[in-house]
Amino acid sequence: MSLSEDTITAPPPEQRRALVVMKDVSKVFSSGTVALTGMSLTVNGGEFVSLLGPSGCGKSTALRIIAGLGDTTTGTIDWPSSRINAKGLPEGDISFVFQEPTLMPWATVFGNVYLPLKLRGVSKHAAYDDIMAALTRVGLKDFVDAYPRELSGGMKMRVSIARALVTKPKLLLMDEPFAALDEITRQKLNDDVLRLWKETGITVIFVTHSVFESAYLSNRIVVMKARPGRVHADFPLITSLERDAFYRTSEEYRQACETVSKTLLEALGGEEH
Ligand SMILES: Nc1ncnc2c1ncn2[C@@H]1O[C@H](COP(=O)(O)OP(=O)(O)OP(=O)(O)O)[C@@H](O)[C@H]1O
Repeated sequence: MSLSEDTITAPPPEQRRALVVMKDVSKVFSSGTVALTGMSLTVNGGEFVSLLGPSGCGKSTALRIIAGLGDTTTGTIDWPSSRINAKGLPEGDISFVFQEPTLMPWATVFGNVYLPLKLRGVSKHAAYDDIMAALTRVGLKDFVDAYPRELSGGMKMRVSIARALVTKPKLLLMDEPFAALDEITRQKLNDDVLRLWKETGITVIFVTHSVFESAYLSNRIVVMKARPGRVHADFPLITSLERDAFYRTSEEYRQACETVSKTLLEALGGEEH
């Protein structure tokens, strides 16, 4: 790995504004579980951040708080680049992709991608171009009239990504989106997400259990520790190679995986598995 060269598109300065600022956040559920403690994280425009850590270390809880879907118990969360609504939450520039594609089985691909715009009161006619653009980005423009039951697992996930992109968010939150897919499909979708990230300049926070996936995708890795959930390490991952099939077999990728893996093992230190 080189710290000087970076062929992964470095975000231009105007994009590097803070999108999310978590300060000393803790989250204690009513059950008494301390899901997060003292978590501080600033994510800047254009970053691709992976949140990596053992089961139960609070990755999903952190992502929900970042999305404005969950309260903090103490500490603060702020979205300095967003328009904030009366509830104190960012208005419309954050999208979420979950592990399950959660498509409406009775609606076509078009209808599923239309949903977020429909909920905002946009007519089908006015939404048409944006829906087709989102479907084109994920390679599904020829499947607009298909129903979810006619699609493979990878295609369903692409629809879910198109649905997240159709509102043109600044920040895309992905919670283990490809964990249920086979390895080849997962690699293809990893490449799709990287391409999207490069083409659109969108900022991504990606939750994963996989060292290999995080080392392939991210330009910054946040490793979390469990019981209670907190940040163990936060470091840039800069490579001199384009992240593609060649990178997957390169010495540089092997080194990146080793670095991430070592850090994860440290985070697991003392835990029984
Ligand atoms: N709604 C809830 N009520 C009570 N406890 C919860 C709730 N949601 C999560 N927890 C607990 O908080 C801790 C952190 O959970 P979280 O799902 O954020 O971890 P995670 O790192 O995303 O786990 P995984 O990798 O298994 O998805 C866990 O102990 C979990 O059981």
